[in-house]
Amino acid sequence: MSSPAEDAVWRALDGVRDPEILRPITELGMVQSVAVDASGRAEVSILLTIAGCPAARRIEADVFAAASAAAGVTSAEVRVGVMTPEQRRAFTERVRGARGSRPQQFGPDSLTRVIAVTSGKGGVGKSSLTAGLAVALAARGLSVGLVDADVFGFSIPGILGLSRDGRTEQPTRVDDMILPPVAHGVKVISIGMFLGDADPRSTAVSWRGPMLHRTIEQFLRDVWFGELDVLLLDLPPGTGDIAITVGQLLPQAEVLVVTTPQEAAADVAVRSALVARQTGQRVAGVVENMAGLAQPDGTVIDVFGSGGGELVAARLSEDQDRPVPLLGSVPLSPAFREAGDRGTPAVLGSPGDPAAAELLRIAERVAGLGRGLAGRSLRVTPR
Ligand SMILES: Nc1ncnc2c1ncn2[C@@H]1O[C@H](COP(=O)(O)OP(=O)(O)OP(=O)(O)O)[C@@H](O)[C@H]1O
Repeated sequence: MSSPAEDAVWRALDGVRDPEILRPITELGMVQSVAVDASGRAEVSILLTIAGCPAARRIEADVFAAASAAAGVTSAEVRVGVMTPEQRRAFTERVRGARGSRPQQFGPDSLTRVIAVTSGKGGVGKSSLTAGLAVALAARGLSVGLVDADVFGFSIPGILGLSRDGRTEQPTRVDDMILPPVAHGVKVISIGMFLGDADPRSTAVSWRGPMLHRTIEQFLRDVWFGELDVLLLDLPPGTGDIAITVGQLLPQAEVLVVTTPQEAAADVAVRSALVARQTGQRVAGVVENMAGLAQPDGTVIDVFGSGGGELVAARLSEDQDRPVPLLGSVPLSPAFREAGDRGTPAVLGSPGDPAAAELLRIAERVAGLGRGLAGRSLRVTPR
């Protein structure tokens, strides 16, 4: 029989979520025991999946805070242990659902919207916009995952604060399950997280097509994202192997094309979208980035010209039943860049910045663009 104080501690622990799985640790079988003695001294034993798991300190601190604040508790101590292989197996089953086998994540029947972000050229701000969009959608209450498939320029961990001083946060591995780190509410996986101790700033990754294909396939199969509303993919620029891989593995993906206002960049942006279309994906919209830079006197300098976004949207709408919309035009903004460099996207840290504000509007439009549900089974739970 547990005492009222012990019941209060268990209830408090229901509020502690595993920072990677985003579910209560009590539900995941991570609390081994709770004892509160007559003087109100609580002792909580928790079990981690592996020794030295990156989330350990956070879980320990959250458990300590929750137990200390429970009614009837005067002091608290947290003991940390590691799961046995059997406990770990039970844990992975609980996380994946008791289906025994690995679920097919993001298959054609999945309700997750898959949005692949592509661009013709490099350096147009594709990764910055993808990261900002992911964070903005998560801030709207959606469950969001982000796959950084830009093998040549994996910049997502840096933009989301998961990479500092040449060290990138590593995913936790629990047997054959890879748990992605969570940044600003977004579950993130990046090729940059699999370089071991190598400093991603000075590590060149040279990949051949089949290896790229296998890596993306593994990301989609072994990385546990849970039930997502939206999965975003940051593709490398151009019309390469990964775009084709994504077309094969995720034919239901929608594509967003990022381009600059420069008309000369339009051809290559259109080509990257046409490759996606050839592999069965739908081009959902165009986003223009690096548009006019506002000056202190109110005038605007069009550093990269103007009209590129409109042009790409118009070209991609030719011969289509549904026109491809220009979803927005994000201005050049030094504060936007600085926020990305610091690891906190401007949509969170400075939402009033003109570039961040436009990206928040774009996120709202993207959230409203959801694909139709006709012909798919709905995960509806009756109340
Ligand atoms: N609207 C903007 N205003 C100011 N700077 C921006 C803006 N958008 C992106 N940048 C900056 O431009 C640089 C390139 O952006 P980013 O890495 O996102 O481009 P990319 O298209 O993903 O490049 P690549 O595909 O080559 O990796 C970054 O330093 C980023 O902070």
